[in-house]
Amino acid sequence: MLKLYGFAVSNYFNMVKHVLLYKGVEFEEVLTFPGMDPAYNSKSPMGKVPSIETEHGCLAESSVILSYLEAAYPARPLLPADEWQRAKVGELMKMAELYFELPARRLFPEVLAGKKVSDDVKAEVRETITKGCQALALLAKPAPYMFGEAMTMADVALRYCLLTCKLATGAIYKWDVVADVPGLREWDEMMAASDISKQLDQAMQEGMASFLEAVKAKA
Ligand SMILES: N[C@@H](CCC(=O)N[C@@H](CS)C(=O)NCC(=O)O)C(=O)O
Repeated sequence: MLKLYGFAVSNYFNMVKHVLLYKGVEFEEVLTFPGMDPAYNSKSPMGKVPSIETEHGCLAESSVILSYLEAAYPARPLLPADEWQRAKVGELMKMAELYFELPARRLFPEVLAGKKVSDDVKAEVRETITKGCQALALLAKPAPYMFGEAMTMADVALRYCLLTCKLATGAIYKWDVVADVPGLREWDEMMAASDISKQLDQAMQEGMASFLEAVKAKA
C-alpha cells in the first residue's frame, strides 16, 4: 500500500493527502517531522515532507507527487484532458507556490518562532504577494472552481498555498489577502466546506499546539 510521510500541520502534506482522499487511493500515513531522522533523506532527498513510498520507490516534491498520482490513479481526474487546459492548471499551481506560498514562508521564523524577520524581507514579501494577488485577479474567475464546474489540482494546490499565506500575512501585516482578489473569498469558503478540507483542517488544528512547541524548542 502507498505510504504518505509527513505531519498534519504541513500544508504541502495536506495538499497531497487531499488528493489521495479525493481519489479514494488507499494509503498509510507515516507521521514524519522533517529534520528528525537522517535516514528519512533516503526517501526525500531534501528531508522535506511530504514524500510518498510506492511499489516503485519513494518520491518527493509535492507538485511532482501530484502529477504522479494523477497519472497512476486517473479515476476522479483532477486535470483536464485537454492539453492547453492542463497547462493552464499547471500555470496557476506554479503561481500559487511561487507568489503566495514561498514568499509567505519567509515570514515563518517570526510568525511561528518569534524570531524577528527584517523589515527589508517583510517589504519584499509584501511586494511579491501583492503582485501575486494582481496576477490571480487576472487569471482566476471561479465558476465555482478555478477552471469551471470541476475541481482541479489548481484548486487543491491554491487552497493549501493560501493557508500558509493567510496565516503569515495576517500575523505580520494584518493583511487579508483573500479580500484583494475578487471572488476568492467565496471560492475559499467553498473549498473549506468540503468534507476532506474539514477533516484535514481539524487534524491541522489538533496538531498545531504541539507543532508550535516543537518549533520554539528548536529555535
Ligand atoms: N518543495 C517542497 C516543499 C515542502 C516543504 O517545504 N515542506 C516543509 C513542511 S510544510 C518541510 O518539510 N520543511 C522542512 C525543511 O524545509 O527542511 C514540496 O513541494 O514538497
